[in-house]
Amino acid sequence: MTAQALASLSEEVLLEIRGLEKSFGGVKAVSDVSMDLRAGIVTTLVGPNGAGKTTLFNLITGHLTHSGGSVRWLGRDIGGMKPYRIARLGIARTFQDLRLFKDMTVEENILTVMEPGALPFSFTGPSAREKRERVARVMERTGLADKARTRAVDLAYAERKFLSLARIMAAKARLWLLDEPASGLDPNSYATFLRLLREEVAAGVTVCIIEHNLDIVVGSSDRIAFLDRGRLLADGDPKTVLEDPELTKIYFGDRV
Ligand SMILES: Nc1ncnc2c1ncn2[C@@H]1O[C@H](COP(=O)(O)OP(=O)(O)OP(=O)(O)O)[C@@H](O)[C@H]1O
Repeated sequence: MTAQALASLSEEVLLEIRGLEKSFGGVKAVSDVSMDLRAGIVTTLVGPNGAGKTTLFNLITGHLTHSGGSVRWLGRDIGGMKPYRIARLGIARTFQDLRLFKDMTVEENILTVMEPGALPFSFTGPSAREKRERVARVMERTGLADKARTRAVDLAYAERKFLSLARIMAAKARLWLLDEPASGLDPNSYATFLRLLREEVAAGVTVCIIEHNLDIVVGSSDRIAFLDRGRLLADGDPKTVLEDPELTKIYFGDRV
C-alpha cells in the first residue's frame, strides 16, 4: 500500500462517538466523551482506575446503554442496539476475564464465533471447509495448532489469551476492542502478540485497546486517548500524551 493510500485509509472514520454520557447513580462514569476511531489505527485507552475505560467499551458494544450523546458505526447510530447485533456489524471484543468456553477445546472455542448469526455481514455463514481452513489458519498463527483438541481450561495463561485473540481473528470483525490483551504475557508471548496485532492492522483491522502497562502502550499504540473520571483529557500521539506532566500526575495518582 502506498503512503498516500495509507494516509487516506486512516482518514476513514469507522466509529464516531459524540458527547457520550453514562452515569451510575451519582457517578459520571463517562462524561461528554467525543472521539473517532479511524480505520487502520491502534488507539489505546489509558487512565487511572475508575476512569471510564471499560464503561466506554460497554457503551460501544451494547453491553450498556448510554444516557446521552451518540455512537455511530459507519454513520449508523448503534446506541441502544443489542450486543449480538453490534457484533454482527463487525465490532468484536475480548474481555479481561477472557470469557472462553472452558470445557470446549481450542478448536471448538474458535468455531463458535463462526456460527452464521455471529459473523459480520453474514446470513449463511462460511462452508464447513472454509471454517476448517480458517480455524487451522488462526490456530497456526496464534501458536495453538498443536493444542487444537485441548480444552480451554487446560491451557496455560498465555495460551488462553492467544485463544481469545484467535477467536476474534476468526470472527473477521473490522474493529477489535481488546481489554488488556497483553497483560501477564511473558516477553516472547508479548512479541508474538505485537507481531500478530501489526499484521492484522496491516491487513485492515482497526484496534482499540485498554491497557495499564505503559511499556505495552508505547509499543502497541498509534494514538492514545487519556480518560480520567469519565472525561477525555487528551487524544493524540503517544509520545505527546505520555510526556504531558499533568497527565502523568493523574495517571500515577499524584494529582493535586
Ligand atoms: N455497573 C456499575 N454500577 C455502578 N458503578 C459502576 C458500574 N460500572 C462502573 N461503575 C463506576 O463507573 C466508574 C468507571 O468505571 P470503569 O470500570 O469504566 O473504569 P475503568 O477505567 O475501566 O477502571 P479500571 O481500570 O479499574 O478497570 C467507576 O467509578 C466505577 O465504580
